[in-house]
Amino acid sequence: MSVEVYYDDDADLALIQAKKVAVLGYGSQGHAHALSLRDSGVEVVIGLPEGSKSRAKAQEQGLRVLTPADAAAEADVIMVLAPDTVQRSLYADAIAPNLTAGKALFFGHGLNIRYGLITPPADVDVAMVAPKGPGHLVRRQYVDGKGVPALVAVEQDATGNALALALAYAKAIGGTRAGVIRTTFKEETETDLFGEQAVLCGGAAALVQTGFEVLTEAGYAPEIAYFECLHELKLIVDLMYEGGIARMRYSVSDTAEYGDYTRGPRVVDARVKEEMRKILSEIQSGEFTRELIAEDDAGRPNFTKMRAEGAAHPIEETGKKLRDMMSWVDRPITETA
Ligand SMILES: NC(=O)C1=CN([C@@H]2O[C@H](COP(=O)(O)OP(=O)(O)OC[C@H]3O[C@@H](n4cnc5c(N)ncnc54)[C@H](OP(=O)(O)O)[C@@H]3O)[C@@H](O)[C@H]2O)C=CC1
Ligand SMILES: CC[C@](O)(C(C)=O)C(=O)O
Ligand SMILES: [Mg+2]
Ligand SMILES: [Mg+2]
Repeated sequence: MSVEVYYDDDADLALIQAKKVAVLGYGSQGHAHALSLRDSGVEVVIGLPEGSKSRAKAQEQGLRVLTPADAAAEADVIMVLAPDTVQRSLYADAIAPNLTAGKALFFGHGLNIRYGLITPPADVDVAMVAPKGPGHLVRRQYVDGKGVPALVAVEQDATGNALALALAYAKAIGGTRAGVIRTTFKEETETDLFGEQAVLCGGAAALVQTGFEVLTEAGYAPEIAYFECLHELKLIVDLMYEGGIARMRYSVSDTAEYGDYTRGPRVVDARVKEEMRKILSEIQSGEFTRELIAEDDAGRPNFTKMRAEGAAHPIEETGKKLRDMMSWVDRPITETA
């Protein structure tokens, strides 16, 4: 099955420039969308609770900040970029009372719609513009004249203009420079959760930490284990990113390539693939989302513990020391104005 990919010429920026956009949340995605929308000539207002620590950042960058309810009331397009676990209450308290007919409700990820945590009224557009990359890089690439690919989806098309508006929004944040694919809230949500759990975040972090542990437990220097299992991974993935797995295999030695074919499938074996299928089925059934919401409702006891354990892993201390000697590597994450 082939998909249609939209580029700059397929999107009309004027459609989003004619609207006032409220960006609710000013974190990784929120700051990137808001600043790039503004730089693309769109009127933007930020919605943040009174006590939010993000308020000062948004104001320093010259953005107007209101409460989420006031921002939603003013806006034609309301983009929800608060944490997924917060969106239900944000919707009930601040958005729903201000979501009048003909407005557009946008998301950067489909979780709350896909699992029925939010049910908007039928007379508004409901769409998604989901960049396929971390927000800080979405902004960095936009500023550099590049773009991060994005997905768009339309859940409700009350005005008949929802797709065109979503594409215009995607253009304003640089998405159509790289390519935008139309999907559904279901497909975006399930593939995004699977990707971050099994491959991009969960899978990659576990692979790196386990490789580091095997080498250091066998008595090798942690610094060498760090370079081998984490630092060099970026350089190897850069080659995959630029030219596919084939280009990486072209650039590495024949010895590495032979080891890749013969040993790689022993690490990621049939058991791992079966576990990946199980992870996917927990996503599809809603089990993962129920667990996530229950954990958040309970005050995140396990999340907090796991975050602290991850930060205390020996690879972090070794890495910090080594990165301090490479000024070009330790590039701080900033909200690029
Ligand atoms: N991180 C990423 O790169 C990606 C994220 N997404 C999606 O984007 C959305 C936002 O995620 P992300 O950018 O990571 O979130 P972050 O955790 O980075 O930022 C959340 C922001 O929302 C604010 N916030 C918290 N509560 C409220 C509230 N009640 N009303 C308004 N704002 C609030 C926070 O303010 P405070 O400073 O007070 O905490 C913060 O500014 C999610 O749906 C996520 O799945 C999609 C693609 C990639
Ligand atoms: C890979 C994690 C992600 O899905 C993303 C940056 O795209 C997220 O939810 O942050
Ligand atoms: Mg993602
Ligand atoms: Mg995600």
